[in-house]
Amino acid sequence: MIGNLLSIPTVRPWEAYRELSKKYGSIISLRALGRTMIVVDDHDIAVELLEKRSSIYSSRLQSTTIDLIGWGGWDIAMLPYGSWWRAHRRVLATHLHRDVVSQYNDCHQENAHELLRRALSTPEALVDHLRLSIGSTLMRAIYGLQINDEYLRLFAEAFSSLDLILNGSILDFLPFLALAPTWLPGTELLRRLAYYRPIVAAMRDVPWRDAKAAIRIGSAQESMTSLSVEKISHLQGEQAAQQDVIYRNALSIAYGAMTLTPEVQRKARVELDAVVGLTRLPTVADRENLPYIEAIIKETLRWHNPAPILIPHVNTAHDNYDGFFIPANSVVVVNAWSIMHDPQTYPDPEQFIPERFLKNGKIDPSVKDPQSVIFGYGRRICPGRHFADASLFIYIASILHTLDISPPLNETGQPIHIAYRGLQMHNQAPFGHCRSPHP
Ligand code: HEM
Repeated sequence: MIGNLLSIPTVRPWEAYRELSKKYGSIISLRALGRTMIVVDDHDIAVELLEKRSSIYSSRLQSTTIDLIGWGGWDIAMLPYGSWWRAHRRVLATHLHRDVVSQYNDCHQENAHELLRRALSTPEALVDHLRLSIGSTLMRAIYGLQINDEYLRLFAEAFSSLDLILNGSILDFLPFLALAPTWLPGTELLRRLAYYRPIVAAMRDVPWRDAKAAIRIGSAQESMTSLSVEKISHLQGEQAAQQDVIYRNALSIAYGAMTLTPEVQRKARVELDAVVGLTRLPTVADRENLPYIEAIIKETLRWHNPAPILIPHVNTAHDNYDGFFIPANSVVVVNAWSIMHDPQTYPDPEQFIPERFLKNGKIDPSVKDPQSVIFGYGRRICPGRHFADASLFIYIASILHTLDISPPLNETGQPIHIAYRGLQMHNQAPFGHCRSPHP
């Protein structure tokens, strides 16, 4: 009954899956408690299954934990494939389409500049400043609202609850336990899920409600919400109510979190000083003349990709691949971390080397672009990828153009050596000193 359960790793699973893949092949299956998990460690196989056969590989795992914690039934990333998911996806496709995301460039820029000011005054809180600036951009673009502590707390707490889902829960194997009263000894997990439920609901409802109130009194800035509310105003009764729910759900999930690890490079500064100069800050228009910055973005996403194991897909029909039978309802996970650290494609994969993406001073198209892997595949590919890409550019370029980031100093004023320990489950970017190299 327990099958391969003991081989299914819970700590840094991407490394353990890679060991299994090295031993057994680029596509392997594990079976536990009646469920099959397929682990894919190869970009071409991921494309073959999740893109070319996307009509059957586009669903998601349904789980008791997800339902108990309050993410089930409305969070687009977890909805099963079907018309309800499609309705949510359409909303995001409209607002996050490649051609429309450029309208948020000013917003990215303003918040990146604010970040520089904060980083100079309190460099030790760089990671908090990054969260605040990115949160501020998303809050403004999505809801037309100013970020505040309450929204930051709601989103941070709600998203931290995802750890309980990602780390797997015994409830998914023994769902009848969910019926146990929470005062019983040993039901700590149930209590934690119950704690998060109202927070997750508030994260979804409160900014949407506040944004609609601001629109009603005419004090709202244009945002994805104001455009959505305008559309809903042309609908009637049941249809209007349903669309209101879909827009509310989809937009709250669009407030995703992004991770970036600022790596300051002297060469980046040289390029930025040459192209942008010392009298202004970089803008999106400079991007095509900054191949080194482009390479840093690719290397950052490759080296420290935010989703080392992509969100699992579930196939809705039996399938065969290369002589292997893949039963319906298998959980298909792509080990993006392993693909991004394959020494054949990226020699010295643990090293941060932007130059690997460059040839004769230009981006080398023959090197696999991390963006074709880390945002996922097929019909469930990340709808926020163009938005994320634009903000990564402006943050990375602005930081590298203006700040020197160096290790913190010890009591005797010597730099503390920071060792890279590989990708962690709960990773925190190392930070130290920020100072402006330009007066
Ligand atoms: C560097 C930043 C980001 C990375 C690396 C990333 C990565 C991913 C990945 C791997 C998936 C799963 C794809 C699949 O199932 O094949 C995903 C889904 C998703 N992402 Fe992102 N994402 C990022 C930023 C964003 C942003 C900024 C937004 C919104 C503005 C967003 C919204 C979503 C949504 C809604 C889904 C679920 C799509 C669905 O299930 O249909 N993401 N993302």
